[in-house]
Amino acid sequence: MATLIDGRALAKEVNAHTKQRIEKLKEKGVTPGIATILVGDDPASQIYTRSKEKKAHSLGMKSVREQLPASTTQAELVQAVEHLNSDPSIHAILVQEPLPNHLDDTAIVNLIDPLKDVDGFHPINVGKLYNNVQGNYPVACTPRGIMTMLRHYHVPLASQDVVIVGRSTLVSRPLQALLINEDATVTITGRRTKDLAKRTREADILVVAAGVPNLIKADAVKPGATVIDVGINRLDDGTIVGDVDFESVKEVAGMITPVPGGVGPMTIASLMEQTVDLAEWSAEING
Ligand SMILES: Nc1nc(=O)c2c([nH]1)NC[C@@H]1CN(c3ccc(C(=O)N[C@@H](CCC(=O)O)C(=O)O)cc3)C=[N+]21
Repeated sequence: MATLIDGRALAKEVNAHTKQRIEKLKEKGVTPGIATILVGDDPASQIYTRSKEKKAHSLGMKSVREQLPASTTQAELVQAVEHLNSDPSIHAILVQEPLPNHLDDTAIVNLIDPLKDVDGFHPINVGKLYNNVQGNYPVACTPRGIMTMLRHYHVPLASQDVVIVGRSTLVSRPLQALLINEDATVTITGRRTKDLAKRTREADILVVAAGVPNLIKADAVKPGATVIDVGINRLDDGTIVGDVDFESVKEVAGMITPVPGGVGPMTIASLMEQTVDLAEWSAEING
């Protein structure tokens, strides 16, 4: 039976530390501020945005939501981002994905001040991560949360074979960069990979971010491997499952993250951490 990687418990620890950092910043007269732009009324996005706001407030930071109608034009969204870019009380800007189809997502991400880019999606920050540039810059929060979990549970990275299932820009690619930078050997696979199970069985660390419920069964996992499940799939009966068949895989894996209670809470904790990072870095820049 695998060791459970408890994302909920670790997120609590991370958040407690973030709260202390916020208190210190407030003593210096800086209250970290995060703004979320939410376009339209997708129910999942509403729930997720609300839980982030609640967390931000409970840690003592400022959190504002810019709720825009689904009919918002590109020009109106541009204006909302520019307004937040120039607001000194806001250190972190997050445009909730996905945007309605009529809006140009890339143009909006490019417009966010890279110093306020709490998602780490701006091409300047993506490029720095890709090139392993040293120094302070934000990285995508889900990969950051996964790295925190791996470190906390003392999972070795250097010389380890990592297989990531899925090739998304939001999760898989930045995670690949973070792991390469730690000297892991990282293979990105996807639904068109020839004999996927052959690849995943070679993984010391298997990360699944494919968006397919229960895609990975026990026979696709090397005994003793660390399995990180990024999937969040809501089934017709309302239950939430990951991309990994938890019940069978937990019998062969060495460590495994549950869904819910794994990567999800660590994503939010990382978002809070990174908001405080951005506030600290801007305080350094501004003296
Ligand atoms: N600009 C942007 N940045 C994001 O980081 C971003 C985004 N857009 N759009 C949507 C996805 C999704 N995402 C989640 C984060 C935490 C949970 C989470 O905490 N889930 C809990 C509860 C799951 C539930 O009960 O619904 C869990 O896994 O235990 C879920 C989903 C961030 N995203």
